Formats: sequence, structure tokens, C-alpha cells
Amino acid sequence: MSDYFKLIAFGLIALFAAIAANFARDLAYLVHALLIMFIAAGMFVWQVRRIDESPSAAMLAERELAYMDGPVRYGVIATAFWGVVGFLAGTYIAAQLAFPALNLEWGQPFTNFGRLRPLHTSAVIFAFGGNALIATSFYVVQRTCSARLWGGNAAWFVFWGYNLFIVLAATGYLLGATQSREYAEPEWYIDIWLTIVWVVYLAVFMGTIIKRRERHIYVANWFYLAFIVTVAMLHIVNNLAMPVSIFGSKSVSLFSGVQDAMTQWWYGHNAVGFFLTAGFLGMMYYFVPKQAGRPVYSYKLSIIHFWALIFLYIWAGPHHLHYTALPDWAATLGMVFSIILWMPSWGGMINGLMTLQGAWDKIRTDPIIRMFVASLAFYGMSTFEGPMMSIRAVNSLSHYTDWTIGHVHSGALGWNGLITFGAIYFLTPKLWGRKEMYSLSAINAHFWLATVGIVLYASSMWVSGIMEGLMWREVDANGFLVNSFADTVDAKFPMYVVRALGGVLYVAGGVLMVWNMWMTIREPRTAAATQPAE
Ligand code: HEM
Ligand code: HEM
Ligand SMILES: [Cu+2]
Repeated sequence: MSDYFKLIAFGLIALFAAIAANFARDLAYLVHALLIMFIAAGMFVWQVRRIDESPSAAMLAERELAYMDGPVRYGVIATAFWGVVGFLAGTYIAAQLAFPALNLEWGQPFTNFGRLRPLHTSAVIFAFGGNALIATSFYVVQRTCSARLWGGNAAWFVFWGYNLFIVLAATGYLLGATQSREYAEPEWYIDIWLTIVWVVYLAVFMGTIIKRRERHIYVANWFYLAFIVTVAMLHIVNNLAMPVSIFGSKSVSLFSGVQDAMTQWWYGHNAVGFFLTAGFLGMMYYFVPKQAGRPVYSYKLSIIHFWALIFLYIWAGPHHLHYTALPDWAATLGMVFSIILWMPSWGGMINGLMTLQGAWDKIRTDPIIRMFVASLAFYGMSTFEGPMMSIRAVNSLSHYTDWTIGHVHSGALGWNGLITFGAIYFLTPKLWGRKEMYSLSAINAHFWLATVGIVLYASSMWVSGIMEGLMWREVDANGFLVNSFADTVDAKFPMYVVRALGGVLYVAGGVLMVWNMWMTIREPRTAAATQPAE
């Protein structure tokens, strides 16, 4: 019965997409309508071929006993794939800033910095980070709840639906469709699609927790759940908009002026807080103790810093709007909450690091542990730097400069990147029934390539950021500005080259990881390690 329902749905979607393509008012909309039409038509054919082939009740009952790792395996591969794509895009735009000729005259408008930059940010945050979070959350929630993912094939829908969202977003940017809200650039129909996917994600995750066979809900799941619920709220409110036409990609935000700016940075800051922090802390709370073979240092600390973190993050957004039309009291509020935020952030770092108590020697012998430790160190560093930058006086120097870019990437490359690489190296052998990764020395080399890459990136941006901040404010005895804007751009050239070099090292590490994964998965199954038991 449900097979026929699906057939009707795919047929209708293909039909409506064809109509939408016919009336399309702009290129991005047209390409997306055709893409959806072909995908729905393909799904229709696929569904016709397997109609009435539903598995028997006995097969279903047997399946219910095992963990569902298919979407996790696909998710791990997607993470690595999008990671390399996003790092390449980052390295390319870094090179563009040093050598503007790389905007490529013949490739306009598709290859300019303005279109490739959101491609980079979305590829690394949502495609690389998002796939990592979805895959690890599905893995972790099953193990810590002793239950199979809830909702049958819904987890597959989440994986494919989310990756379709990414393809729509990325192609949209290249074709010029954007609503110009940072980290929320996709236009209205893509936002609606993501909302549907995200609600199903929440249902799968919650459903699994509800049917759990462990009494306690392990702390990693708290963080994942906070991430899923809060991102749903942020996404919906920040994207409230009215399409200009149902057959076009353009939409107009429901907010305007300073309210619009505040909504955007309430979203933007909490994308950092809940996507890049809470979700990744969920990862930390499972994989660090597992790899170290030690229990979490303090369960009490994890509960205290969880509630403090989610309560404080939500208020800190105004630190992105110092010295703007935003009322002073609101900016002060954001600043105060940002400074207090330092404590629960370091609570998480300390809990992660101290989990290694009694196993510190592993830093020397186990490159995966080393990645986790370095990741936590960068987390600690960027969450010290952030509160400092939120202080008005500091922000008056750092704002608009490369200092912000350096801060972003010590968090992104150091914390998010390294912890994800560690999790991938942990999961790959387990998911494909291998004893361990193909090459341990390749993991070691990856660690050093990534770490040196980050150091080059962050230090060059500190130098260039503070330099340009100081140059902008330099005045002569008569109170006239000493430097023109072009002078500062010129002075930053060497630092931009160093940053791009850091990017090259970081990408090289990513490629090495993909090779290592490939060799591990390809390797014939060893007798000792059969199906992943745990
Ligand atoms: C090979 C590694 C990478 C390189 C070379 C790189 C390079 C860049 C460059 C050149 C920009 C534009 C800066 C500007 O407008 O002045 C940028 C922006 C950004 N990147 Fe990356 N990136 C890399 C990896 C990552 C990763 C892994 C993440 C996140 C997980 C990330 C997140 C961001 C964000 C959020 C921005 C916007 C920053 C802002 O507007 O303040 N990047 N990146
Ligand atoms: C206690 C924690 C943190 C605080 C209080 C904080 C504070 C800040 C401040 C004050 C800015 C500069 C705003 C401006 O001048 O425009 C900023 C920018 C940024 N931070 Fe943080 N930060 C924290 C942690 C992190 C972490 C861990 C990450 C990444 C994983 C991160 C990612 C970003 C990004 C992407 C931006 C740039 C936003 C943009 O302008 O596009 N932050 N943060
Ligand atoms: Cu912020």
C-alpha cells in the first residue's frame, strides 16, 4: 500500500517540478527544478521496479535486533568527500585574495570570490560538519541507547535529503541565488526542504532515545539533542521570508533594519554555539573516552557545563554588532554573556582533557588521541579568544579585520576539523569490520600536516589582522588618516600567501585521509574482525 503511495508522490513531484521549470524566472530556479524533476522521476522508476517486494516479517524482526549502520557508513564517506571539496574551495579563495587574477576573467560570474566564498563556508560547515554530526549522532545514539535507529528507512531519508540540500545550496550560490544572510544563504525553497529533513532527523533521534534500553541518557546525546532542537529553531526564525514569486528563487526577509541584523547574528552566533560547538561536544563525549579507554572525567561537570553553555550562548549574538545601530544596552548584554561563556566552554575542554588522566602516554603512541587532544586545545584557545574579542574595546580593533578570520579558523580547522578526523579514523575500521586503519603512519602525517597548516593560518591572520586594524586607526599630528585602504591591502600580501600555504597543507592532510580510508575499506576482511560487534 505504502509503495503505491510513494509512486503517486514521486510522480506528482516530478510533474510539479516540470511545471516549475517551464515557468522558471531565473537560472538557479530552472536548474533546481530540472534537478528535482530528474531525481523524482528516477525515484519513481526505482520504486516501480521494487514494488511489492517488501521484506518478510521474519526478516524485519531479525533486522530490528541489529544496529542500522548503512547511513553512518555513507555519512562517513560524505564527510570525507565534502571535507576535501570545502578545503579545496577555501584554499582557492585564499589564493584569490593573494592573487586576484585567480578570479578568472573567462569564468565570470561563476568563479569570482563573492560566489565561491559562501560555497566554501557552506561546504565546510554544513556539508563536512553537518554530515559528520549526522553520521556520528546516528552511531552514538544507537550504542549508548542499545537500540536500533527509530523509524525504519527514515535515517536514509535524512542522509539523502540532507545531501540534496547541500547540492541545491552549492549550485544555487554558483548560479547567483542567495538571500545574503551569512551561513544561511540558501533561498526559500531550499530552506523549506531543509526544515522537512531536519524534523525527520529530530524524530529519528528522539524516537531512538525514547525506545532506549539503557536507563540513563548518556551526556553525548544531550549535546546532540540540544544541537538538533536549537538549530531547528534558529533556521526557521532566521529564514522567515516572502518569495517574490513561487516560480523564482528570490525572496524578501520578513525583518528589516537593525532587527534584521540582530536576527541574523542571533542565528549566526548560535550556529557557532550549537552547530560547531554543542554538536561537536556530543562527538567529544563519546569518542574521546572510547579511544582513551577511560570513563568521562566528571559526569557532574558535564551536566553543569551543558546547562550553562546552552543557556549562555543564546544571549551572546550582539557581540557581532558592536558600534552599529544596535542599542548599546543590547551590545553590552552580548558582551557580558560572551565573557561568562568562557567558563562553561573551558568546562567542556577540561572534562575532555582530564578524561585522559592515567592514559597520557597515549598521546605519544596513538595519533588519534593526539588529534583529540590538539582539537580540545584549539577549542580552549578559540573560546578564550572569542570572549576577549567580544569586549568592546578589543572589538573596535579586531572587527572587520583578518583577526576575526584567524579566530574562526582556529576554531574551525583546529577544533571541528581535528575532532572529525579523529572520529573518522575511529569509525572507519569499526564500520567496515576491519581491525584498524590501513596506515597508522599516514594518520600521524595527517596530524602534522593539519597542525602546521592551522598554525600557519592562524598566526598569519593574527599578524595581518592586528596590523590592518592599527593601520586603519593611525592618524598624523593634524588628525588625518595616515593610510589609505589600499595601503592595508598591499601590506597584507605576504600574510595572504602564508595563509594559502597553510591551506595547501591542510588539504594535503585531507587527501591523505581519503587514501587511508580507501585502503582500509578495500582491504580484505580479516578473520579476527568480522561484523562490527559494537
Ligand atoms: C584548507 C582549509 C581552509 C582554508 C584555506 C580556508 C580559507 C578561507 C578563506 C580565504 C576565507 C575568506 C576570508 C575572508 O573573507 O577574508 C574563509 C572563510 C571562512 N571559513 Fe575557511 N578555510 C579553510 C577551512 C575551513 C573550515 C574547515 C571551516 C569550518 C569548519 C571554515 C570556515 C570558514 C568560515 C566560517 C568563514 C567565514 C569567516 C568570516 O566571515 O568571519 N574554513 N576560509
Ligand atoms: C566562548 C566562545 C566564543 C565567543 C565568546 C566568541 C566570540 C566571537 C566574537 C566577539 C567574534 C567577532 C565578531 C565581530 O567582530 O564581527 C567572533 C567571530 C566568529 N567566531 Fe567566535 N567566539 C567563540 C567561539 C567560537 C568557536 C569555538 C568558533 C568555531 C568553531 C567560532 C566561530 C566564529 C565565527 C565563524 C565568527 C565570524 C562570524 C562572521 O563575522 O562571519 N567562535 N566570535
Ligand atoms: Cu558570536
